[in-house]
Amino acid sequence: MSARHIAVIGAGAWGIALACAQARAGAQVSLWMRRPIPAPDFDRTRTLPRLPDIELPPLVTLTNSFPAEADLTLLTVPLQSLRDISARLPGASPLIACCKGVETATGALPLQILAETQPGRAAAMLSGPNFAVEIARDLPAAATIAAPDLDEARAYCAGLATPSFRLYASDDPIGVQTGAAAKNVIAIGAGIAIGAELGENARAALITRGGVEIARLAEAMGGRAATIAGLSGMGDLILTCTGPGSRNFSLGLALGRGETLEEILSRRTTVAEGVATAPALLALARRHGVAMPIVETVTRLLAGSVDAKRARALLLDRPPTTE
Ligand SMILES: NC(=O)C1=CN([C@@H]2O[C@H](COP(=O)(O)OP(=O)(O)OC[C@H]3O[C@@H](n4cnc5c(N)ncnc54)[C@H](O)[C@@H]3O)[C@@H](O)[C@H]2O)C=CC1
Ligand SMILES: O=C(CO)COP(=O)(O)O
Repeated sequence: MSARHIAVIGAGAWGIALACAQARAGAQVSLWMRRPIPAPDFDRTRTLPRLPDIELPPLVTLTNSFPAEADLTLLTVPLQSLRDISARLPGASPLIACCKGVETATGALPLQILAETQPGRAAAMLSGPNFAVEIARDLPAAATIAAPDLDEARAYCAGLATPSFRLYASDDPIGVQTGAAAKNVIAIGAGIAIGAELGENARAALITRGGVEIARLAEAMGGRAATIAGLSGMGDLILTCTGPGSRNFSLGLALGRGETLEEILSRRTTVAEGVATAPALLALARRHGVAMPIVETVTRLLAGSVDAKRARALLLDRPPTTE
């Protein structure tokens, strides 16, 4: 499959980055933004506020109307607005969810939201260790595209891979979506540990045991533990828990240093998906009878019902178990 017209829905950091990557690879890109198009500034600079140092290639066109004709449509809006946006999308092109999280109102993962809002329309999930700014700068990276059918996933990979962006096909959408959503919650925990000066050993333990929790949930929901060892699980956990550029990690870092969530959120304009996802993920885990002690502790920290000192005790005082 050779997709030549790509619609990208959402002109945040991730939408800009994917639009740049596709346009550089020769695709005609329609980048939808909900805010008014910032002409004439944009015509002069070809830059957008979310990635102000990135010049968009000539093949990227901005639009305030949802593109009806495209070979593929990439959804790069925050997860909590995916339902609203998806329900309004025209056309029949396959939808590729690129947002990471669990819907707070329903506990739904991205592809469930797409199935409910666009019944019968083909859909897949793209996720991996991908900081937007690096993809926008054409640095090398890899990610996974998961669809219910492996050949379908392979076709999307062929349509979206670029010389710098290597894509792996998977037929485990549950595993890929679970890893994508949960890594942000664990990253907040890792940030808290570093902010509270609990040390690098604590961070490594959180990454590893966080991966175990995520794998348990993925399996309980019909996914595969092996997927959580891959790019959209452990790969993204490592990136997000160690990269200072992560918004989820840096939010945790500020919490661990003693700031309140309200203070941190009041000076941010970008989305840290783990904040909304944490309680929804915990509810999902409980519904499936899966213990996620790290996710539970992060959720309590975000709710302000425990502090970092108590959180440390909650995790360390648990009964001994096997690995
Ligand atoms: N930034 C990154 O490095 C990566 C982000 N992602 C995922 O992509 C998704 C979007 O993240 P970013 O682009 O980084 O966020 P961002 O905070 O840079 O931008 C979000 C965009 O969505 C728009 N938006 C906000 N609320 C909306 C609503 N109710 N309806 C329609 N549009 C709305 C904003 O105007 C903005 O253009 C998230 O799920 C994130 O986890 C995935 C991989 C990398
Ligand atoms: O998903 C991401 C990297 O893969 C981006 O992480 P943050 O949302 O924490 O910045």
